[in-house]
Amino acid sequence: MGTGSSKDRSRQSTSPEDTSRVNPPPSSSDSHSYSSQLVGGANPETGEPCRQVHSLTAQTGHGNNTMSNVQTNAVSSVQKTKDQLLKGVSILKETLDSQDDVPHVFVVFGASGDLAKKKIYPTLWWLFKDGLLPRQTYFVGYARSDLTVQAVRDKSTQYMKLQDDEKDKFEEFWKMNSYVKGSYTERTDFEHLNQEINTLPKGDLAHRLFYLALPPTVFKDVSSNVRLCCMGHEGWSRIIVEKPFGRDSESSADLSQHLSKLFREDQIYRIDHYLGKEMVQNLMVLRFGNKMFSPLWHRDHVQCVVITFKEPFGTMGRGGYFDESGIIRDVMQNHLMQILSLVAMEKPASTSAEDIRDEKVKVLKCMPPLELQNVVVGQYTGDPQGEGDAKNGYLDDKTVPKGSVTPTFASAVVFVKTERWDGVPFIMKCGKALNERKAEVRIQFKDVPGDIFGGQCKRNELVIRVQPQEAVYCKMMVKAPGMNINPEESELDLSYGARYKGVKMPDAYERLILDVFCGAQLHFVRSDELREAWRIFTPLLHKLEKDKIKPAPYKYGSRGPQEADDLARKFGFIFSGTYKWTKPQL
Ligand SMILES: NC(=O)C1=CN([C@@H]2O[C@H](COP(=O)(O)OP(=O)(O)OC[C@H]3O[C@@H](n4cnc5c(N)ncnc54)[C@H](OP(=O)(O)O)[C@@H]3O)[C@@H](O)[C@H]2O)C=CC1
Ligand SMILES: O=C1O[C@H](COP(=O)(O)O)[C@@H](O)[C@H](O)[C@H]1O
Repeated sequence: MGTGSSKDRSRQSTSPEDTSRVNPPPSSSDSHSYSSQLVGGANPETGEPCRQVHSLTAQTGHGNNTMSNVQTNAVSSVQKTKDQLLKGVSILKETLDSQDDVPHVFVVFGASGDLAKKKIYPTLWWLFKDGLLPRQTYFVGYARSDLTVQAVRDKSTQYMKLQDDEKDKFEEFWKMNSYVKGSYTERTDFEHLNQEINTLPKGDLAHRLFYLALPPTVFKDVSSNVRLCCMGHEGWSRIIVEKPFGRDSESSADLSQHLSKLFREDQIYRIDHYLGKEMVQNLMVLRFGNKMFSPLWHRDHVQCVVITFKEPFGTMGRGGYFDESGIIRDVMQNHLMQILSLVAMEKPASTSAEDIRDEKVKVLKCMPPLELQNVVVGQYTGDPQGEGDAKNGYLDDKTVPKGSVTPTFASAVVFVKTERWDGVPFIMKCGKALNERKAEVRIQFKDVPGDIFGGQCKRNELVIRVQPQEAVYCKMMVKAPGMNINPEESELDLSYGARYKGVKMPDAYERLILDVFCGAQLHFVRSDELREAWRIFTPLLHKLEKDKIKPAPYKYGSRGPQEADDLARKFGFIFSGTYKWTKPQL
């Protein structure tokens, strides 16, 4: 079992100091040294400017692979792909190149689960086939189920967007995989996992990444067991934790404290996949790389900011799981708050992970806790006229507890009490079973003072559409073309699909998992961000639960409860209903 050696015994302590003995302190190939370089700034060694990868061309992205079937061409094609993807990201490239000879082991805990099959294995495959992972990267699935690599492969292949000419590469990928069955609680099972890792070529020397694609109930057991039994001897070890990071301030603090006893902060990657989305990452550049926005980004000009997440489907029979959290914990407290802090923060001193996260934390610190009077919660009902899933309301889902008051929709108004934002309502809105799929930031500007057009001018809006069809557009007034001087609503439209035709955007998980390989923590949640976010939401969540506040019903496929529109209106958002967008014919 390998537990008897002095080496193994030294791995049984649980203090962070010991962790750093097991994992030597970060070297030039570890975290801080290059995390700061990914969104700009200069490479300290070469002085070259560095940028984050922001686009993949159609030829290189998954779904559009043009790699030759001829084996020799395939090798150079992968190298070309890698070079293209990493163009302008010298630190990332150097880091990956410098790690190329060191084996890496990526362990997927919860390999039998939904997230693993839909997101993690497909992401690993895309990174692998694009040549972005270190050459010797092994993937180890771990779960309680009695599975094989073939079974994991069968479950996940449908999500991998495999192309006909990728079959050989696909076989290569699965050859790098293994599967270990084990519990999440028993130490002996983790010792067995460690043995399995050690039997991989140079496995005992490998850098190790542990992805917890698991329900929160087992986070603590698994992280403790990883720390006790599976840490790298020579290489570094990093742990990736999926949300939810707790249910409220107390449970989150408890989890944070637990993790901090086991791992250093630079070994912990709390993933919020919205931070990996192109348009969320774009907020930094839009805001701080353009002169024209900065003076307007202010309470003097902005009426309100609306941050929206909508999904057109309900819980699809998985309501039992959703009911544990509800939409506020599922989306608002994390994804929308992350977006809000990027929208509201001051310019950081640099693009380093710590400088940016410091500014995000400052925003959160300036936000008082949410008040019930500024919140609308809703729950969807079935639409008898709807098709399939739409016929069912949330409470019709058999996995949902009878009479549940868990919100599937929430709208909340928060304030950021800084000199820049004091008095400006930030309206967050999120829901399932709504009329469309959409995530966006909408900045609505104030009315033009001293109107000379007889009230015909509508407010300007700057919209950053995160998904689908990424876009930045500005709704504005222009003179209606012709023999008149009448104002008309129009737009400045930067639709990515048109402007970056054929350019493939990497998936959020691809960016984030690659960041973990590279030790870049910018796009991950720091523990103090988490603490502040929970401080803002905990009193509201407790009140909703204690008083069993009944959510307003809304019909499946609608825009949500009317009360949410009333709330937005009360805080100054005006929907004129007159704007019409004509899709450009390209
Ligand atoms: N580049 C591009 O692709 C561009 C696309 N467009 C498209 O044009 C269309 C219209 O643009 P858009 O900016 O959304 O303008 P709209 O005027 O249609 O909507 C503006 C906002 O009003 C809200 N709203 C909609 N109906 C009501 C209502 N009855 N009461 C209160 N609020 C309401 C919407 O919120 P909610 O989300 O809750 O419904 C949205 O936040 C969109 O489909 C957009 O995607 C426009 C410009 C460029
Ligand atoms: O974290 C979550 O996000 C998804 C939506 O992610 P997206 O990338 O498809 O927008 C949501 O469906 C899920 O409930 C939530 O837990």
